[in-house]
Amino acid sequence: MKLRELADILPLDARSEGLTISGIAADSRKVAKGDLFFALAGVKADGAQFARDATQRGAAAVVAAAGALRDVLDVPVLEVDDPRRALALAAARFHAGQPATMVAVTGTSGKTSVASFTRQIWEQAGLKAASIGTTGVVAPGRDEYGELTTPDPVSLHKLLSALCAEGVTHGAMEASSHGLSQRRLDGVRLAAAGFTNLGRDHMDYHPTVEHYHRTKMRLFDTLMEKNAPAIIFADDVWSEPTIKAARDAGLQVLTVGRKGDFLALKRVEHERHRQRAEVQHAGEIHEIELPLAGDFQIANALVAAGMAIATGLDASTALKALEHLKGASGRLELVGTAANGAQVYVDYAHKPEALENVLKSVRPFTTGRVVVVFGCGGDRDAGKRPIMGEIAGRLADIAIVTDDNPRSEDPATIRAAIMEAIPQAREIGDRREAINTAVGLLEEGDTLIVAGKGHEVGQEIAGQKHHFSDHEEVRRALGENVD
Ligand SMILES: CC(=O)N[C@H]1[C@@H](OP(=O)(O)OP(=O)(O)OC[C@H]2O[C@@H](n3ccc(=O)[nH]c3=O)[C@H](O)[C@@H]2O)O[C@H](CO)[C@@H](O)[C@@H]1O[C@H](C)C(=O)N[C@@H](C)C(=O)N[C@H](CCC(=O)O)C(=O)O
Ligand SMILES: Nc1ncnc2c1ncn2[C@@H]1O[C@H](COP(=O)(O)OP(=O)(O)OP(=O)(O)O)[C@@H](O)[C@H]1O
Ligand SMILES: N[C@H](CCC[C@H](N)C(=O)O)C(=O)O
Ligand SMILES: [Mg+2]
Repeated sequence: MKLRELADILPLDARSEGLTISGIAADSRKVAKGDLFFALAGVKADGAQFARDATQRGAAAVVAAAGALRDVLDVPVLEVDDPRRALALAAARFHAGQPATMVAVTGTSGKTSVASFTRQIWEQAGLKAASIGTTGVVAPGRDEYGELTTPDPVSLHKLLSALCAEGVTHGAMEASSHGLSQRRLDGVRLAAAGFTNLGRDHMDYHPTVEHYHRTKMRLFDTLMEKNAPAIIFADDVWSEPTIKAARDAGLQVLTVGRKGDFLALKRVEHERHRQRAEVQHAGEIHEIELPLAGDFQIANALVAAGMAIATGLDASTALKALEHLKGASGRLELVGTAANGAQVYVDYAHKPEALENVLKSVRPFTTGRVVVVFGCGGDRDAGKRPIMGEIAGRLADIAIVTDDNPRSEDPATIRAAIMEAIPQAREIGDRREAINTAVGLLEEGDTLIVAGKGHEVGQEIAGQKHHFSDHEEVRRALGENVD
């Protein structure tokens, strides 16, 4: 590609204008000959330090913030105000093509579920659809594990371009606050955006919850075209400020939920494994049988259906498709049943509101005790530890505090911070033993929630990842043959 084709993104001069670039890179270690290297200031390192390394590997030019580079380079240096945004826009241009209809969902909890549900709704309607998020990429012929909730812009646009070439016309992706803050999805053309809820998360990255919310609102005020639809869950404490932000951004606000107008939830009856709901759209009532447990899944299903309808799918088709939804892996997923009938779920709740929701969700159909096994991740927001302890103490009858990716931290210190708020809990650091013990305690009518890891297949201890799956451990504890 001629650098000239990026003239609206980069400040080119006579020398740089004529250059041809063979790729886009933000990691010097991945630079190939002829690449355009973007030097980004990061959390751990400053990409400017690697500009020389990049040119030695053959970078044709370097993009950096004004004054960021110390080294004098023998390739053109292009200075921009926002190198991350420039990277995202350039990656989108270089790796051209994306599914024609792309939507993105943000919120503290429910993004993975909503992205998956939206894809499933489209699939039900016979469309070629993809979802991109925490659990990876799912599309016709693809089910790939991913590292990040929102991939870095170069990987993202390579992927979108490939999906487009494979004939995928519809795509739903998760917009994490890191992704929005780091402009990872700035180059994606979005037809609609969704919001689920906001709670405490990533307080190691955002100074305040308000800052966290503002970061998420970039999705509405920077990434969407005016008048594009914003599908907002109406029943959350952060719904009002979110609706206001979307209105201020000139978007078409479509609310869903009990207080929603676009898809109004009129009635819900919860059963153990499914729920019946009445949803009103454009004056018409639709009866839905959602084959999933958990009140929160109704919220996720409505945001997903709202995004599908707002981007052109007929409402009856979208709402009917909800009857066939499969939950995303490890999201209040029934993994086994003990001989006495007690049920065991694996869930990804690793933040306060999610834990609160999941424990409340199972209470109505638990005639015995609610038992929870959980921990908190190391090298992540330490403030949530006692909060999650308090929630488990209030909402579960028995809690076992265990390890969940201690990473570089001392696991005992993490557990102690949780136990401070729930001294009555049992402390069993080894997660396998914790799950085993919990399963052994189960009596008729009990429900066990193994929270925090969901789909994950690793336990990171002292910086080393060991294979670990809550699904496998639950099955093993229930006496199934796992190996
Ligand atoms: C804290 C964080 O978000 N970091 C992400 C960020 O890294 P960074 O830009 O800060 O990188 P850095 O290590 O400080 O380096 C700065 C720059 O120097 C470059 N570099 C570095 C070394 C070198 O030798 N040469 C070189 O060029 C790096 O490529 C980078 O461009 O940008 C990278 C590329 O996009 C990400 O891979 C990286 O994710 C790290 C691995 C991560 O763990 N991120 C998590 C916290 C995250 O993003 N999570 C969210 C939300 C999860 C959820 O709740 O759902 C997600 O979207 O997954
Ligand atoms: N709408 C919701 N409201 C509250 N809690 C929810 C909601 N949806 C999901 N949860 C809880 O959050 C957990 C994670 O759900 P999901 O993976 O869909 O969210 P996410 O936003 O993608 O999370 P992450 O940012 O960790 O990837 C679930 O296992 C469940 O405990
Ligand atoms: N994307 C999140 C996932 C956390 C999952 C939980 N199991 C933990 O390790 O804290 C993070 O990396 O912070
Ligand atoms: Mg997710």
